Amino acid sequence: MSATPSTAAAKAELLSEALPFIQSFFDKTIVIKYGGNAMTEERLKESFARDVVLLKLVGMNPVIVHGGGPQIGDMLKRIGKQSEFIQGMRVTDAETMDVVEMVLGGLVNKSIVTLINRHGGKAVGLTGKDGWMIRARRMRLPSQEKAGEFVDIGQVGEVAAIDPALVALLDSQDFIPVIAPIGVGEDGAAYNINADLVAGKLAETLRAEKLILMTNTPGVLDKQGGLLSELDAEQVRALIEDGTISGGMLPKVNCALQAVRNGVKASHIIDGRVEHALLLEILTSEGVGTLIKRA
Ligand SMILES: Nc1ncnc2c1ncn2[C@@H]1O[C@H](COP(=O)(O)OP(=O)(O)O)[C@@H](O)[C@H]1O
Ligand SMILES: CC(=O)N[C@@H](CCC(=O)OP(=O)(O)O)C(=O)O
Repeated sequence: MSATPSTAAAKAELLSEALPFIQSFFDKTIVIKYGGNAMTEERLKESFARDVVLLKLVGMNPVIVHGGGPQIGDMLKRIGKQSEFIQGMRVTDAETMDVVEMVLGGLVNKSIVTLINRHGGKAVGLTGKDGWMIRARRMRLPSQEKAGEFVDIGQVGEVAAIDPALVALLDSQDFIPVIAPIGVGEDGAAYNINADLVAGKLAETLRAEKLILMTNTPGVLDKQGGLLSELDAEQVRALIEDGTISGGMLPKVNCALQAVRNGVKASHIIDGRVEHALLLEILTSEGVGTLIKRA
């Protein structure tokens, strides 16, 4: 069915509104963290893939870091294994690490690659092991019960260093990098790294224009469930202290803050359950979700 003249004009107007955003983000890197909780519905996955392909075609360099926490949880359940989270991090023994590597580096990574490619993009799936891209060291998680002590959470890593060469090479050849958050230790061992941490560090290393964390809430919410559309470091600290920000939101706000402190222009936590959330954030003045500011 063809559009009536008035709806066609409205569509043209909308497309034209995107021009200044396309101009200002042309040739800029945008690191997008696609959370496991945001990749549940088929319709939303399709809209995500279309958005990424469109951003690439209009001259931006989207770099995808994906999660897959719920998908790892499902697989662990299928093999009858319990999983525990401490301060938003999955306790990872050797068997869990194998499952993490299979699910993130295999199933989840390849399904995102296929989705983007089906919409006309050229996605390449990687883990941090490829080309020694993400060097990891064992995370030392400070105990919240006993000051000065650390909790052992197994093969969980934090980012020691990222080599941007592989991503730069792919960008330059019009490929879209899709990265699973698995790091490699000096001895070649795999480390399970929270995807938010990888996305934040990657955005810093690539001097990205934007870090966008897509999740399953409208953004950071206050105690009453209202959306907080802008937060600075001081406000984030207070919300963590009074328990408003907890669990999976902790690594998100922390890495978003660190990214803007270390040169990324803006960090956003947005709702991946909204269709075309990426286009709304990047190509319109409608800013969705929570903007994390440096000060
Ligand atoms: N203040 C808060 N605002 C919004 N979500 C919060 C807050 N504190 C904790 N959360 C939790 O953080 C979750 C998002 O983190 P997570 O489940 O790890 O998502 P993802 O898979 O996208 O990384 C939300 O679904 C919510 O349960
Ligand atoms: C150490 C740690 O917790 N790693 C995460 C890695 C996946 C992830 O971060 O997935 P989401 O972004 O979907 O939460 C995990 O095992 O679930």
